Amino acid sequence: MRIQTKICGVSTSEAVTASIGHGAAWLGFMMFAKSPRYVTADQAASLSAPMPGHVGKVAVLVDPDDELVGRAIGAGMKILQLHGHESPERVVALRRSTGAEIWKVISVRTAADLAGAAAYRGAADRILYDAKTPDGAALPGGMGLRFDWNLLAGFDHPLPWALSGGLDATSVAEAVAISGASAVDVSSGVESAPGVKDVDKIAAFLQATGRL
Ligand SMILES: O=C(O)c1ccccc1N[C@@H]1O[C@H](COP(=O)(O)O)[C@@H](O)[C@H]1O
Repeated sequence: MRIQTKICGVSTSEAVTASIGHGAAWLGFMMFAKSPRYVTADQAASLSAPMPGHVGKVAVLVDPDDELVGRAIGAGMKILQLHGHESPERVVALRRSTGAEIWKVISVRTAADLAGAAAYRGAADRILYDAKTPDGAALPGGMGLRFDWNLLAGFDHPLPWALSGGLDATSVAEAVAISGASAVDVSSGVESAPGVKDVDKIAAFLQATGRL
């Protein structure tokens, strides 16, 4: 079974086209203004408009207010990736009010962090495990940081899940083998500089997941 892959933080039509052409299952549009990958709702709408229906449109949001969620939905996003401190109650409310699929990010540094996932059973549609960024970091993700993939091996996952955090074309096979992931997400590992997607790296990453 092909590993499903999300290419996150796309902000050019070249990156969108390369990701789709090489088999991405989802594309992520960064709607967090502090991110170097930030796109406005209008940009997300125009970049995602030509996407075929089988490729999921994901808005990446960090503790969004209702107005921003409304702009993401208005831009055609079908999945909301919540990368902040959104509570299970907030996730339930957003799922109900938008009808969107919800991915809740669990930031992981130690085994104890995984326990937080269970609270989202029945609330979110998917858990995305990402590396916890350092205290005081400018971003809660997208910094190319890894966590110990062994923590996920044998874990009793409460929901379908995906792995992210510091993946790239050379590490993803080992990450999948150790963690057991069937879906992965990458952002900085397919860039030449923060926020600058590299179409050759996108191709290499998707070829690597395509071989698994
Ligand atoms: O990419 C960002 O700038 C970002 C900002 C705020 C929240 C999440 C962000 N990115 C997400 O982080 C993970 C891992 O990224 P990386 O591969 O380690 O660079 C991924 O899910 C991105 O969507």
